[in-house]
Amino acid sequence: MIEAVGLTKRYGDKTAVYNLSFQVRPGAVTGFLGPNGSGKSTTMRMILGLDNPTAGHVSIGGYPYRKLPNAPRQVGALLDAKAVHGGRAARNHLLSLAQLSGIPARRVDEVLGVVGLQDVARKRSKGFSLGMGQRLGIAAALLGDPQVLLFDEPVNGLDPEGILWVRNLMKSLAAEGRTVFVSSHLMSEMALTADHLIVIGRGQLLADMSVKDFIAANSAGFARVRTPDTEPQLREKLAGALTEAGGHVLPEQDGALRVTGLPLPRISDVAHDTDVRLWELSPHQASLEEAYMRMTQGAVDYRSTVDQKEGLQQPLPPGAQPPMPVAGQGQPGWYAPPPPQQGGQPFAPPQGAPGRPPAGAYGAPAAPGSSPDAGPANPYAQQVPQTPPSQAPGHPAAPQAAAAPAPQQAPAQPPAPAAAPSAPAAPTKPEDAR
Ligand SMILES: Nc1ncnc2c1ncn2[C@@H]1O[C@H](COP(=O)(O)OP(=O)(O)OP(=O)(O)O)[C@@H](O)[C@H]1O
Repeated sequence: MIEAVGLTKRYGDKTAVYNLSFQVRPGAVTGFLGPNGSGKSTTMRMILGLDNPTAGHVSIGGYPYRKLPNAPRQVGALLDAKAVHGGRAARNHLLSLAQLSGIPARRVDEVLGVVGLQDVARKRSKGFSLGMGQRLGIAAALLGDPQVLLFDEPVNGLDPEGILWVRNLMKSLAAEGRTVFVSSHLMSEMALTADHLIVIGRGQLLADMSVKDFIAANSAGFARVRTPDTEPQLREKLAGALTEAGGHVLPEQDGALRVTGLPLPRISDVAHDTDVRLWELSPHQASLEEAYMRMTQGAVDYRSTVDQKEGLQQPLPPGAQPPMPVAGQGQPGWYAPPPPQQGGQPFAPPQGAPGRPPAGAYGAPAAPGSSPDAGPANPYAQQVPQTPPSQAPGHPAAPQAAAAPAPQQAPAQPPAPAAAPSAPAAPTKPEDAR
């Protein structure tokens, strides 16, 4: 298990990671998500003892990495696939790593088979494609047959077949009881690969929960309702009736209605009572990508001037930063609602319209010094004027004060296996590699 407690890293004025606490448990693939520059690689480097925390600590199996006995046999990592000596053949690269760690040469050939590089094993890695380099980096991580594996963007540059292979590899490593911690920006892939998510934004913990809970907590299900295109008045009639029945109705671009706050049978009954025929009535659940976007919007540092999400977010004054999202509550200012069980207002209208809570009302970082014992002052705390979450109308107090240790929102994960696999066998069969 990997455990971080109050992990903080500063580079001069720049706070890359702030007061991060989480656990990565064995037997599951844990996805590590966050926008560009949010501190994922810095966190991974601290886990691997390549960077010293400014405050807090992180351990693997109870030891800091540098104190782990025979660390390369216990922990494998892919941080930067390009960090290889390009003049060396792939096999020689792995052989030199194996020799440094007392790993037998036959294991090199095993892992070359696992990653599907056996045919190019004697070729110099400087001629490798991006995807081949990734495979070589994964082979190096697997070399010591470790119980704990960290992968920073392992599918970067892989073709669809390679992405599928990595997905199956991660899952099989976790199924063997290993701890698998993997960062990625590919949400659709994470939705298929990860069991659990740790999400950070600007170095701070935003969420620590299962993929299912993350989507449920950061999105709301909705119904799509379509009336006959030929009779627009029916659509207006139904929209009015659904609103009257307590639903929240928004037009979709294709002319359908997006309805929240009413179960499907009720929508059907309302349509029947109003004498409106339906062409469509279907349930929808947001994707991990939508949930992630909603959760992390305020923590995005680098944004195109031509933002595709225009229209989904409240306009901000020129130069203003969006407020930081809050664990379990998502991003203030997005029109997508917090889940109803959190008192969210489904599809609240833009700010200024009646019923819209003020920006920041869903929560924002706590004021600096709110917990004098909890480590260094939060460098992000003053970015946004805010209403304390506990005073926000309709919203429960945020479970996480930014200056306090992060909450464990995680439901139970599969227990650690009773014993580590004894034989240093390849984690997957070579034929699985291709
Ligand atoms: N050695 C360093 N010196 C100064 N600043 C650094 C250093 N390493 C990282 N940073 C800064 O710390 C912040 C976090 O960087 P990090 O690489 O950890 O983010 P990331 O989440 O991995 O980003 P990406 O998704 O783009 O890979 C960034 O603002 C980065 O510029």
